Amino acid sequence: MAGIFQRSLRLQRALRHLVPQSPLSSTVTARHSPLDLHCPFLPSTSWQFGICCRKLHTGKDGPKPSPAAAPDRLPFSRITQEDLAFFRKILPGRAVTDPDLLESSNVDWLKTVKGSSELLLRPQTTEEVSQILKYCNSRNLAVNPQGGNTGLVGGSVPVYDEIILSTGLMNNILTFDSISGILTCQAGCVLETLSLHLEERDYIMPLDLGAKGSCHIGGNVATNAGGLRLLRYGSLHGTVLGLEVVLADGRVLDCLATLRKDNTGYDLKQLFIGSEGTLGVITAVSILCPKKPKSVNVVFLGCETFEQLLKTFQLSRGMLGEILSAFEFLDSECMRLLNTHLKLHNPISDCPFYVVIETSGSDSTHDGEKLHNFLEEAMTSLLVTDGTVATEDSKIRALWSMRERVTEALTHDGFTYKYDISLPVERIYQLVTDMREHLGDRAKSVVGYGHVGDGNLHLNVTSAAKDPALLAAIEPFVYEWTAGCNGSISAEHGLGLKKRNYIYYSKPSSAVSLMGNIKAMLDPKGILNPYKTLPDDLK
Ligand SMILES: O=C(O)CC[C@@H](O)C(=O)O
Ligand SMILES: [Zn+2]
Repeated sequence: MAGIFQRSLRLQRALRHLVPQSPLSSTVTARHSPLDLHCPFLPSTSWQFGICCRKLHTGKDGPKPSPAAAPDRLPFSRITQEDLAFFRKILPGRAVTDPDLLESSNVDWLKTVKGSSELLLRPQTTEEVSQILKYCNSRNLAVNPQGGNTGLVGGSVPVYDEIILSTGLMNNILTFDSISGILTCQAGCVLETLSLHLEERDYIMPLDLGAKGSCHIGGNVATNAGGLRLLRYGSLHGTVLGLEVVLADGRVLDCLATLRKDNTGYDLKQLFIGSEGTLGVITAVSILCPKKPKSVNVVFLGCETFEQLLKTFQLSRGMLGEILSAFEFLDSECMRLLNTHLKLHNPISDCPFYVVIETSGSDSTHDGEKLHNFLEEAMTSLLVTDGTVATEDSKIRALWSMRERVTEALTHDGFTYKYDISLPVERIYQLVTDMREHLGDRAKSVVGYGHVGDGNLHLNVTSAAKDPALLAAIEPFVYEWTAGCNGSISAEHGLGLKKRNYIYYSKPSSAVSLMGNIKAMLDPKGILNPYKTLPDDLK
């Protein structure tokens, strides 16, 4: 208790100096990984039942999901010299065949999936994308649309020799309406570039994520990326107002509306948000952006138990209300990895759990008072045991990096098995505890972090090297556990190549088969991002 008191003195001191007045800052975190290449596909696992203490699930009501394994190559055409001549003609200097240049586009950011594409196409306009797809469709050539290649489920790279269609040169900001805050841009704009553009105009992007320095807005939309601000600004299904999409046969679907309201029939753009490049190639996006907050504060708190952390969340919702813009957590294992691998130091004393809370408002005095009252209440109710407050840019950035760089720290810890789970918020850490107990000393680390405000847990398990026995112990345990709570096996990263066959844990077979019908209607030859999102039994 004395320790708690001493530690909370730091927080009390911080509260006295709470001078809320700091512009929102952004951190450049270009992703890079030193890991060696690993075999693209996870090995077959045997089914292990009976360890989970909850009701066993083998998928909602569909077939028993098959373990993640290499899909068979589908009978697409191989690229011929004539094909190359066509692409070189329509994209002078932008049809890349040099293997050295293709290397980084063939491998995913985690370096766990590696394709063998021999052609990278770099269109600049929607018309060029349309010509490419029309041709590929007629020739039965498979295409892998690619944005910033920061995905975590193997969705953004070819599995075999699919042609890579990069949106990297489609990076023009088209319009920005400073009255309504609606931005329209090409799909290849880097998220951080858009954020900086908007900040100069007193607005911000409604989404923010660790990969902002390299991810593309088109990829964000195609994967329905969630990120750190979803709690406040909602998902892309709400903020994206319009999309321009090129369909598999080259037809351009112009749904690039900039209207807040439009009830003229089906809202077709929603189909492409989260479709992971399997239904069409997104070429332009219009998105509703919030006003830049005038006052931003970030606090970093320590909690002794996850229950106290949840109560802190509840308290923050009540006391901070509309100014709460993020409520994120990491556990002490994450802190250990941040310290060991990235030499980032814990800004407070050691605790089992850490919370990053951000407030964004329009009045620094009002926000400061609210935050002060909230923190005082959290301390006197003994919900938090230590903490620090940041009001200046550099400290705000430093505190955020404790949360944003966990993924990077994990890449230095060995081979990482990654899970991105949606659960009722009160259950999210139980899965980490149960996984630790279940795996015993078989794993190197089992860490939990994520978006408490969205009920989204990032559960990561590391081992010194790729370990099929460990994988067999993790899966299907993790999926059964999740299905037992009616959770989702992919909260925000998508299904890509790695999770596609586990879809039945989170969707009934009727829904999966309807997805198959939609795919067949929009891409009858299945040329767009084959091997991704849809389970193998639909192919
Ligand atoms: O690496 C992960 O598992 C999570 C990445 C990202 O979604 C995050 O929230 O930091
Ligand atoms: Zn996340």
